Amino acid sequence: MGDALEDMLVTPVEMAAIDKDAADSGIDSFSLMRSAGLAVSAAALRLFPAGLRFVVLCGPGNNGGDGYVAAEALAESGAQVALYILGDADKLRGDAARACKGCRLAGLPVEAYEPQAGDIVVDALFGAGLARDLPGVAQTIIKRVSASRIPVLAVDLPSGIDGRSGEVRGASFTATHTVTFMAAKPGHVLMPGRQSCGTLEVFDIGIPTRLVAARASDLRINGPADWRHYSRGLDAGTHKYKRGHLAVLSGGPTSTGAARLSAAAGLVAGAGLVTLGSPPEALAANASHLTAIMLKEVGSAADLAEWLRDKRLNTFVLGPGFGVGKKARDFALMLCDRALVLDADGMSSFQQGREELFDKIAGNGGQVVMTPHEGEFARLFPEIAADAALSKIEKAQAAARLSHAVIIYKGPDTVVAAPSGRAVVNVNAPPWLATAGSGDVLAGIIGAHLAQGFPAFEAAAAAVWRHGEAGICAGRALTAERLVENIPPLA
Ligand SMILES: NC(=O)C1=CN([C@@H]2O[C@H](COP(=O)(O)OP(=O)(O)OC[C@H]3O[C@@H](n4cnc5c(N)ncnc54)[C@H](OP(=O)(O)O)[C@@H]3O)[C@@H](O)[C@H]2O)[C@H](O)CC1
Ligand SMILES: [K+]
Repeated sequence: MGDALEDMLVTPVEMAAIDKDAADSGIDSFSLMRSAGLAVSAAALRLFPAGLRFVVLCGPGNNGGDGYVAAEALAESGAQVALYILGDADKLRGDAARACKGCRLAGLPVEAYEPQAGDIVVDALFGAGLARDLPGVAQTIIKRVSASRIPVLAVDLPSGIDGRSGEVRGASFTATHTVTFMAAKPGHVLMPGRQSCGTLEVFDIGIPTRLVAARASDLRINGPADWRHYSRGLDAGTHKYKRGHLAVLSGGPTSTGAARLSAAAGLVAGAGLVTLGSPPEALAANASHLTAIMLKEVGSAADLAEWLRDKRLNTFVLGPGFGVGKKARDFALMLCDRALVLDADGMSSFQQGREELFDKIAGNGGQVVMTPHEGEFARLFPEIAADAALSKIEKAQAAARLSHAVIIYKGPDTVVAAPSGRAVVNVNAPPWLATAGSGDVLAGIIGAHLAQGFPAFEAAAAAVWRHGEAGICAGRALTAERLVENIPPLA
């Protein structure tokens, strides 16, 4: 993975350490605050040329400090500016106190602000240092501004959004635009924080990239840079067996469609061969719908054991429409030493007895990807799901550590996490992607990547991204079939 700042996610704790490293390396911390505040004033002038008055709301910490710099720069440019302060300006410390002294405007208490038509609010109340629920007075102002529908430009984060988790701490501004510094934070990409940010601008205030990269953990925004090197290794002319043989296991005669969707997606996404393993009673239903996808009778565990003698069968998808129960558990345990996508009913079958599955995954060193949405996650990892102290990223990481599998924790802010702690947050999925059969398509794309030799983490991350692109290409009136047709090329 590269060190590109645009894909990096840095937690507020890491950002504070980076700030300290920058100061220790001799960089003047006030110059960083000046750059931050000037970037905010430039964004305000650029984005709101018709604004009649900029109303800068400044809080008690360095986020407020950025606000004072921005207010002074806006006044210097000739704009109408009003300043409102939360708390006692005499109690400001360090750079924020210096920024306040350098601002020509006299501030009023924030509770005195009455929104007027033509105002643009610059929100510098709280940023990365928000440590608890907002004080009541801040919540009152936020509600007043939101009700007035006045545009908000947020400094670093919309006040009230927790930069670590994206959660709302009591109330939060909904910004038109957010200017953050050096790198995005998890709160900018996790819900509901993401939808409160408006457009996100990441501004380089001059901290050397190496200092940011040195503190940043293995957490990124999902994108081709994370897995492109594997897709580049694929040669379109490669023999079909070298592009892998994907096997998808079908449910009974009344629930065969889901597995066929996975199989179709697997073929479009690049698996060399795809075979649907079907119980005997569903063979006719499956046969009447398949052409390029092969069909094989696999009804019992003995049938599966026989099939597994073919070592070219390197990848399986188990779960879509398969049915919850002992058969799914038996099959999954037999498949843990191959590359396996355990989806839907495949996961739900382990609500009881998950330890045996997790031990088997750990013992076999197989490449297993599990794909829970919120409900499935709560069933399989109830203690992790219930831990209110964890962000969605931290929950996915904990589940991956516990299960030894790569976890795709699905949702509008899908997180992919590996047992090592490496994680990406996906941001390209359109809202209409949440449609019937969408998860079956995703499972097939992951399977195709595993069959082509991607490691499990890259297979999962690339699939989630491609699935999002397919959703964008297919457009709003989405069906799972149209999603399959719109899976874009990988490389
Ligand atoms: N490299 C950079 O990214 C730079 C960012 N800058 C800006 O600095 C802020 C972070 O500044 P910080 O002072 O750490 O944090 P905040 O300003 O967000 O808030 C801290 C103050 O707020 C108090 N606090 C926190 N939560 C609450 C709450 N719920 N209610 C009341 N008060 C709260 C906190 O008080 P404590 O008692 O907890 O200490 C602080 O007084 C970042 O967001 C950027 O905007 C720099 O300008 C340059 C480098
Ligand atoms: K803010």
